[in-house]
Formats: sequence, structure tokens, C-alpha cells
Amino acid sequence: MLLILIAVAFATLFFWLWMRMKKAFNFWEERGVPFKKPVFFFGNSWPILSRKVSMAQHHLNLYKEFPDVPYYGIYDFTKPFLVVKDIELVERELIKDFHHFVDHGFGNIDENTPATDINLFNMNGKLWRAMRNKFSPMFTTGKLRQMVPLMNTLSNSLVGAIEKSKEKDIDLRDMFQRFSMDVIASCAFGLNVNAIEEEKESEFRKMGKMAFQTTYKQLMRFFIITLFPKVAKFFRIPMNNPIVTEYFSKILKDTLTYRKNSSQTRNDFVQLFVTLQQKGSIEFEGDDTEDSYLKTEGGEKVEKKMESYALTDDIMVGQAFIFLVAGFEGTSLAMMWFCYELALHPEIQARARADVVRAVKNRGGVLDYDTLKEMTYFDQCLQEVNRFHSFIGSLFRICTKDYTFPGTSLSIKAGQSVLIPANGIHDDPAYYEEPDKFNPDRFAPDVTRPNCTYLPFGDGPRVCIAMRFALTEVRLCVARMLLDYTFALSPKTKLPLEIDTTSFTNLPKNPVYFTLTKATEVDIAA
Ligand code: HEM
Repeated sequence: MLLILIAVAFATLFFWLWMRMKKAFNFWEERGVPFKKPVFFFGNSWPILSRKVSMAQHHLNLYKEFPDVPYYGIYDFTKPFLVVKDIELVERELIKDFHHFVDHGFGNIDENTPATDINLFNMNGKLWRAMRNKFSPMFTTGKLRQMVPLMNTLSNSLVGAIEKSKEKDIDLRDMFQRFSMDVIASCAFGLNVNAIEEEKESEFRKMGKMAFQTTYKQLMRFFIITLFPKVAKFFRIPMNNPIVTEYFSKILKDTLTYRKNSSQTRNDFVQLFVTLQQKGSIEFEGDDTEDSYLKTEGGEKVEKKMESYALTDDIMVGQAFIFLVAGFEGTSLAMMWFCYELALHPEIQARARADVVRAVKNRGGVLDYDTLKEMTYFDQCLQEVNRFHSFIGSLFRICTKDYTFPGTSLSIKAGQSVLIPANGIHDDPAYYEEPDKFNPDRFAPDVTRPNCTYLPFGDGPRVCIAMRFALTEVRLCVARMLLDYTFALSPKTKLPLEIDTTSFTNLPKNPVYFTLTKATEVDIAA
């Protein structure tokens, strides 16, 4: 009898679950939105969960399945996501009607949130607006110029370490990770971690790498936070790996305290955090047009209204943490993909080198911020690298106020998750002829393209706050390498490259080995 009762209870539970899912999976059909047929429980997320494809590839495949529609619906488990692919609607969402789409949708910050999760990327609404305005002046051209000598010294150390290395086949991703770790540690923390020189991987670097690893545990955390925010809140599930966050929290808090109590000053973010805490704001000096992307949110007016938000140590730790994590992985990957494409295309490499050499000669042998600005073709190559190998495949937004997409019959309610398939747009022949071809000329100064078709750093008020910092770092490092070396892929590199399906980002699965040869007078004159 008991067995029968248990069986009936299970059958009832299963039936109830089935009906709930059936109802949930009717969401897009009821709204007349074309959608990808979901499978029971997993919705459309099985290819990611089963690690058949990376998250970026999964969204690219979906984009191609819906060639002629302005938007389509998908299900992440039972949660419906609207994918907006029409670029005029994307522009509405990211820029023109941004006030309907302010948040990324990665959880709510409250008193129980660990310090490292209280960062700009996770912040919502008014808190985000206030903090974005506070932190934006950290990334102006003026501040960047002060950090370039530090980056330059480290790029010299990188070349020194390559010179010393006895390896014939160089894993440039590893070298660039070391470089990026040193840059961000010095710029964000004022720390000299010396990753370039270390023989055995330090704890600092191990933890930095761990922050980006998508173990199953991390994947589950991410799914629970985005799909069941209330459950995540109840169980206090943190966004980031607690081992990593605890490690960096301690270092960051100690560094901040030390700097506050010492008379030492440096041109780094820690100093700017201290100034921010002591004075309440940092000056937005100068009027460089390149800084306009940092001023999109009403600037001082918004800041004055938001003075009530305290700039606590936790908020500082949270920002330093996101700067470290984002700074380390994104930039080193862009450097690696840059060298990879140059190695595959020797004629493009020769043109890029010629551009770097010409700019350095014009500036009397100096490689600094202004020299980088003179490298037009080299910069076109970097733009193409970021189109071709976007670090983040999709942008995420939450509809924060009910919205009707202009020119369509589609209305969505506040709370609706929306995804912008950046990779799909970058790979769409409607915007990029022969998208599978690496072609820096598509970014020549006289070529125009519609708004919101180039999104490696996002766009609108929520665009990557450190876009120019990251670009400067990548340019400086690769230009420095081009002055000394020609790159080729080593026979040890297995082609075609396999992409790591366990990562949120666009990573090669295996090391990519290069052979570097000293650039000769002929290479340099080419
Ligand atoms: C090549 C390197 C990088 C790439 C490709 C990249 C890309 C991105 C993208 C796509 C976003 C989301 C934008 C959106 O939702 O519209 C973002 C946000 C962000 N990035 Fe970056 N990033 C890079 C480097 C960095 C660095 C070096 C830092 C810090 C020093 C940084 C800090 C941030 C922060 C704090 C946000 C959140 C901004 C906000 O929500 O207001 N990123 N980044």
C-alpha cells in the first residue's frame, strides 16, 4: 500500500511539474514570438550544459537558425529570454531607450552580498548609476596617460622574459596572462606580483585564473542566480567562487588600508579609490572627445542626486575585484588572438609592423600613448580581432520598465530578460561581407557601418567602463612585440583550434604555441 502511495505521489509530482513546464514553455508561442523548441526541463540550455558547445557558439548557432526575424525567443531552463537581433531595436535597447533596460540582471545586491560581488557589473538601478558616475573619471585619457609608462615598463619585462626563455615554442597566451596580471595588479592594486618572471605559478595568478573557470559548480551558481534569484538570495549563493573572492578580498582590504594610512602615492586605481573615499568624487579632468563614452549618464547632475550612497570599503573592494578579473582574462585573450591572426596572415603582419615602426620613428623612437594613436592600420587589425574573436559572445539586459519595441507589436513586461547576440551580429554577412575572413580593411577610416553592429565592449551607458584602458594595454603590448619579433604558429599548435566548451568566454581549449623570430632590418623596412 505504502509503495502505491509513494508511486502515486511521484506520479502526481511529475504530472504537476510537467504541466508547469508546459505552461512555461508556452510563453513565446502565446506572444507570437518565433522561438526555439525547448526540451523538457533544460529548455534550450542542454548544448551548453552537456558541454557540446561553448556559450558563445551556442548563441551563434541559434542566431543562424533565425535568419529573417527581428527577434526570437529561447528558454534557459524554463526562463524565457528574448533575443533581439534587429540592430535598430538593439540600438533602442542599448542606447536610445536605455532607461527601460538599465540592469544586467545578475542578482540583487543587499547587506549579505560578499564585497567582491558588489561591483559595477552586478549593480542595478540607482546604485549602478551613482557608482558608474563615481568610477568613470578613473578611466579618462588623462589617467590612462599616467598609467602607460607602467604598462610600458612591463612590456619591456615581457620581451626580456621571452629573450631569456630557452623554449622554441612559446605559449603566448600564458605569457600574455602573466603580463596582464602584472599590469592589472600594478594599476588596480598597486602591487608588484611579478607574474612575468615567476617560474612557479603564484597563488595570485592561480586565483586570478580560477575566477574565470566555469566548473560545473560555477555554472550551477550562475544558472541559479539568473533563473531563481529568490532561491539564490535565500541560500546566499554568491556570484563568484568564494575561495577566489575570499583570497582577493583580504589582499584588497589590506592594500586599501595600507594606502590610506601611508603617505605613499601612486598613479593607480587604489589611489583613486582612496581619493574617492576621502573627497567623495574624482575630477573629470580635460575635455578629450574620446572620453565622451564615459559621460553618458547625466554626469555631475546624477552624481549630486546620488551623494547619499556611501563609498564603503566593500564597494571599493568589489570594483577592484571586477577590474582584476575582467582586466586579466579579456586583455590577455585579445593579445593572443591578435598574434594568432597575424601569424596566420604574414602579409597583414608585415603591414601592421610597418605601421608600428613608422609611428615609433615619427615620435623619435618613443612608444607612448600618443604613438599608439598614430597606428591606424595596426588599430584596424585590433578592431577586426575584437570582431572576429569577441571575448563575450552576448550582452545581457533586464527590461526595467514595461516596453513596446517601436514598429513592432511586441510588448514586454518589466523583469523580462533580454539578450543581444553580439557574436551573431559580428558574424552576419548583412553587416560584414565574408564574415569568416579576417580582413582589417573593413575597419578602414572611410568605411562606415550601421550603429550597434560592433559590440565587443557593449554599447550605450553600460558599455565596458575600461574599454580604452583595455585597448591601450593590448595595443601597447602587441606593438612592443611587433617591434622585436615576427610571429608564426609553431608546428606544435594543433589546427584547427578547438574552442573550450567549458568557458563563458571565447577560449582556445589547448595552448597555442608560436615561434618568434627576431625581426630583421628587412622585416622592419617592409
Ligand atoms: C579586451 C578586454 C575587455 C573586453 C572585451 C570587455 C568587454 C566588456 C563587455 C562586453 C562588457 C558588458 C557591456 C554591456 O553590457 O554593454 C563589459 C563590462 C565591464 N567591464 Fe569590460 N572588457 C574588457 C576589459 C575590461 C577591463 C580591463 C576592465 C577593468 C579594468 C573591465 C571592467 C568592466 C566593468 C567594470 C564592466 C561593467 C560596466 C557596467 O556595468 O557599468 N573590462 N566589458
